[in-house]
Amino acid sequence: MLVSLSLDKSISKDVAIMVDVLRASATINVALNNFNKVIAVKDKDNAIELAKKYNAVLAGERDGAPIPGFDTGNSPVEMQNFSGDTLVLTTTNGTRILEGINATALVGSFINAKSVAQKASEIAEDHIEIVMAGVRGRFAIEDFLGAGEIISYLKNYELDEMAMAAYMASRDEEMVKKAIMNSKSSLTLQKLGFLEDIKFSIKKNIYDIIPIYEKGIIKNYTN
Ligand SMILES: O=C(O)[C@H](CS(=O)(=O)O)OP(=O)(O)O
Ligand SMILES: [Mg+2]
Repeated sequence: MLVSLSLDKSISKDVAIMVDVLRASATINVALNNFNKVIAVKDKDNAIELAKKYNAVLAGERDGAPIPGFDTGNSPVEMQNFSGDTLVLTTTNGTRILEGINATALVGSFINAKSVAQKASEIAEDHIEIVMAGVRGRFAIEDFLGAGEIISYLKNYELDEMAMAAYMASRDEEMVKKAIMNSKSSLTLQKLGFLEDIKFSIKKNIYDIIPIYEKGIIKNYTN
């Protein structure tokens, strides 16, 4: 089994795990705890239309700030206050990356690293790709380190060099925390008042939810 690491664009036709540590992966995990499904949308106007059509809660952000007129932004902490049948979610990076995945697409982060890695191991034939969301196509260290945490549960497989690097970089907990707290994404979010989201998003294995994305809909994986 090959484990590879990509940025923004997915190449796998087998299993891909989208990693967007700050904050879409965490928000999606929390949402699937409170909603039956999440409709992930790249486009803001499309999100508004779908929320009306499905009488859904409408959540989204651009560059970290909640979209005016939406019910809520992309805060995993605030998402705990919402529940229902369907959530429509549009974010700057994570929901966009999912649309570009042609493999079986799972969503992972620190908060569900062990569960998502185990499920990927179960269902993949020969290739598990971890796709870092990054920020608008640029490398984001939090997604690299979150990928490394997931890879730590896949380390007995054949790791490509990027995957090996992420695994190695993610081993020192104090360094990981410091690097993420001082990352560009984190400093932006802290300025917007979302420090609690960052602390929440880097907690390890607090969820055993396995979000699976198929044709725009994210649900909790059931066998
Ligand atoms: O909402 C977030 O935390 C980020 C905002 S930014 O574009 O990285 O500044 O979006 P996400 O899609 O969760 O990476
Ligand atoms: Mg992000």
